[in-house]
Amino acid sequence: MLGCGVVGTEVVRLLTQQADDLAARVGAPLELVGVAVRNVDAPRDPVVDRALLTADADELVTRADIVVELMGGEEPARNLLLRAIEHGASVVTANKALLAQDGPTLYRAADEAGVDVYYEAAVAGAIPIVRPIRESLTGDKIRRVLGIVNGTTNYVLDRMATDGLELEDAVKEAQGLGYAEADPTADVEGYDAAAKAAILASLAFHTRVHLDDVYREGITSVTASDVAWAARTGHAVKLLAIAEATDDGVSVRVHPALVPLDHPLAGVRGAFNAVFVEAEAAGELMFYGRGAGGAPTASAVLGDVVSAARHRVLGGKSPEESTYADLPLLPHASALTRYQVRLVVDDRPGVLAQVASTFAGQGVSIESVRQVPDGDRADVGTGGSAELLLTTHVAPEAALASTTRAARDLAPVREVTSVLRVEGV
Ligand SMILES: NC(=O)C1=CN([C@@H]2O[C@H](COP(=O)(O)OP(=O)(O)OC[C@H]3O[C@@H](n4cnc5c(N)ncnc54)[C@H](O)[C@@H]3O)[C@@H](O)[C@H]2O)C=CC1
Ligand SMILES: N[C@@H](CC=O)C(=O)O
Ligand code: NA
Repeated sequence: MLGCGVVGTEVVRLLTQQADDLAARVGAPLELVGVAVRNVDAPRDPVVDRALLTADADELVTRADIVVELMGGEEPARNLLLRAIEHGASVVTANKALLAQDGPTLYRAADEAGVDVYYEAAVAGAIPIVRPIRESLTGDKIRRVLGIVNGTTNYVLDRMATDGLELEDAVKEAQGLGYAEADPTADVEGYDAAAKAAILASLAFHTRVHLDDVYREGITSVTASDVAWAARTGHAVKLLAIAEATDDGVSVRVHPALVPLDHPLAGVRGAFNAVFVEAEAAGELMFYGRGAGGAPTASAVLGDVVSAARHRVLGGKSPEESTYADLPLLPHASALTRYQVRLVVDDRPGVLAQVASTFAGQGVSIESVRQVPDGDRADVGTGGSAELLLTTHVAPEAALASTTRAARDLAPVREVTSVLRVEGV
């Protein structure tokens, strides 16, 4: 095993506690031959036998049948996994950052060496989603994947909505609970969700999707007022990972969005994750569970270890990377979505018509407009201003973005308070 932090410690615990059951399931005992750590003398959970610790990861990967990487980060994880594969080991990793950057190098090396690469823990922690897409749904055609795949940001948004917490305070709590990445910016800015979206899209659409192909916005621009407003208009704010295949190609994006409260994703609370899959024959499927935390993630890691170990005993191999469809990747500007826009405007005749004609001028159709008499801003409703809440019909991102810019430039528009996409309608 490489790395022994939040997840690694729980993997060791489960390997030890469930040794007999695991041996029965594999058909041979699983023996932990070593754990590579940065500092063998650092104080750690007594579950890890001191004699197994080594600082020499390069050497350790040459003497195992299965190498489990739980260090995170691109290097040295990448080189250690390649070295393990070269020495004939199967590999199990939870490292979505590495897979979204350079997964294909690992997959190719593993195919050449005839060994397994498993990574169930890399997407949505404990939730079985990689195996279902890679194996169970491989006879179907997936059209869309819509997911809450980052536990930290879901926890943060939930704490903001239910307890009025500030973003920074909620992030600290998520770190303390073992949900956040080593650098929580990866969670908050959407990089972690984007990596998972790239992995899901690659699997779902049999097309190679790199982290750089994913449009990404994090949750730092979401305000307490956005969250409160969402609730008033019957929505929850969620950081969504969306991967869609249309006739033109594949669109993959991560951004905060308003989700109607009657959509199953709106009810996903705390650090829980959920992935909603729409497939041609199967219809709608939802995978729900703990997407972060030591023990839940260790459950997914152990499932992969058992699969790889069974192959050692009985023969067989994990599925190879499937990229035969090679669909074009669409620019974000062409993605279709709806916006909910809040504006503070001069409260006088003709202003609403002016705003509406700006939207019409950009080809964006307005679904509803509400004037908000009880806005939460002390200045609104006084001094001749009013707050408007506009919801658009579906339009391409490019048109929605240019409409919002044009509205901002209108003389009677004092402020565009918030622009949020609406998904899951
Ligand atoms: N914590 C979570 O909820 C989840 C984590 N993951 C992934 O699992 C992996 C591990 O995550 P955590 O356990 O949370 O991180 P962590 O930061 O708690 O543990 C990583 C451990 O690896 C060690 N390490 C890092 N570089 C090393 C090196 N060069 N040599 C030896 N040891 C090294 C660190 O000292 C640390 O103890 C990451 O890839 C993460 O993205 C995936 C799903 C959920
Ligand atoms: N930091 C991640 C951990 C799991 O991948 C998250 O918050 O979901
Ligand atoms: Na998973």
